[in-house]
Amino acid sequence: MSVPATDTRTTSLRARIDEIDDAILDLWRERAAISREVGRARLADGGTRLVLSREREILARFSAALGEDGAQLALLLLRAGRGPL
Ligand SMILES: O=C(O)C(=O)C[C@]1(C(=O)O)C=C[C@@H](O)C=C1
Repeated sequence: MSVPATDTRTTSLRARIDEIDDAILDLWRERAAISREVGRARLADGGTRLVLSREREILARFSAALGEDGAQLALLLLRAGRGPL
C-alpha cells in the first residue's frame, strides 16, 4: 500500500522542525553562556549583576518582533543567562 502524499510531506516538515528546534537549543545554550561570561566580567570589574537599560532594549526588540510572546521569550532568554531576578 502506498503512503499518502500528505503523510510524506508531514514527515519531511517534521524533520525540518526538529532541525530548527536543534538550532534554537544550540543558540539558546550559546547565548546563555555568553551572557554569563559578560556578567562575570562585569562583576569582576566591580560592576552590577544586571544592566537594566540593556535588558529593556532586548525586551523592546523582541516585543516589536513578536508582541507579547516576544516579551515572554526575551524574559526567558535573559533569565537563562543572568539567572532569576
Ligand atoms: O549585555 C550585558 O551586559 C549582559 O550582561 C547580558 C545580558 C543578556 O543576557 O542579554 C544579561 C544581563 C544584563 O542585565 C543584560 C543583558
